Amino acid sequence: MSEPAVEFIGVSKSFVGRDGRRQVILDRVDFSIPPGQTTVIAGGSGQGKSVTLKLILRLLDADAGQILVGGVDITGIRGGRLEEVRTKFGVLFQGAALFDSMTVFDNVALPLRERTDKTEEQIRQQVLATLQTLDLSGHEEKFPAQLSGGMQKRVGLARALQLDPEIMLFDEPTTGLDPVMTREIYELFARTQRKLGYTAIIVSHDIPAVFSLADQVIILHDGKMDAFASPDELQWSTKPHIKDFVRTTMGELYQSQLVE
Ligand SMILES: Nc1ncnc2c1ncn2[C@@H]1O[C@H](COP(=O)(O)OP(=O)(O)OP(=O)(O)O)[C@@H](O)[C@H]1O
Repeated sequence: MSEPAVEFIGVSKSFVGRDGRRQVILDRVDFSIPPGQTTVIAGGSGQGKSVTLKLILRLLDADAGQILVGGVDITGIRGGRLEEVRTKFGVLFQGAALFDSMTVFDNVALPLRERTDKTEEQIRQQVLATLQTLDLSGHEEKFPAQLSGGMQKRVGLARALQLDPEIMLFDEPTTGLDPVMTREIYELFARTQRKLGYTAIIVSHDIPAVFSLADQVIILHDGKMDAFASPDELQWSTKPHIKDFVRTTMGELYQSQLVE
């Protein structure tokens, strides 16, 4: 079996609040994210989903445990070795974080101009190919303000893909979009993931839209994680918090399957 893209072994993380009390966010959590698939991390507000992504990127340090990225324990590494591991990642967080004064083309080309020795012609070809994959051909010369919210997210993904990441991290990538647009964006993200083959890790509240593309689901609750091989498997859990989760968030998913 191929090596997990990301693995948590006994990972704990807590914060000390303003009142001086320690708040445990993750309590000896273990999970494994298979490569080349889409894993969705879900759970209620404040359960540590974004903290988990930040630990994977080492924007936060774990208090205990090991975090392996492609088999490398990243918990103790610094400097050049950390930078090297970070090159494996692409990120798309809530706002697409585009530069308003730059065209779509220049926004997407930015990582290539800053981080590679590619010629302008090579950059042009690569950027145009990615824009085509993300249904953005013909919009190269527009500015972000001239685009819909969904198009802005797609430009954000196009830029995040330029350095050929092995692992894409998404944190609420459809914030601000209506349900129809959200579903469309996730379908496009799924097609892009299948085409390029990266590992996708998505934190989202947009259930069931995001579950329709998940190979695996991780639910965070009270510092613990439950991993499920598929969204369907969730239905059969006997844990009360999972049953509640399914009842309150997933009805539409199963209803739509029944209709199909
Ligand atoms: N740097 C920090 N310092 C102190 N507390 C933090 C820090 N980062 C996160 N927290 C706390 O950790 C908890 C989990 O935060 P996190 O952002 O991971 O939640 P989440 O599951 O992503 O929630 P939401 O769905 O609401 O975004 C929250 O109570 C938050 O206040």
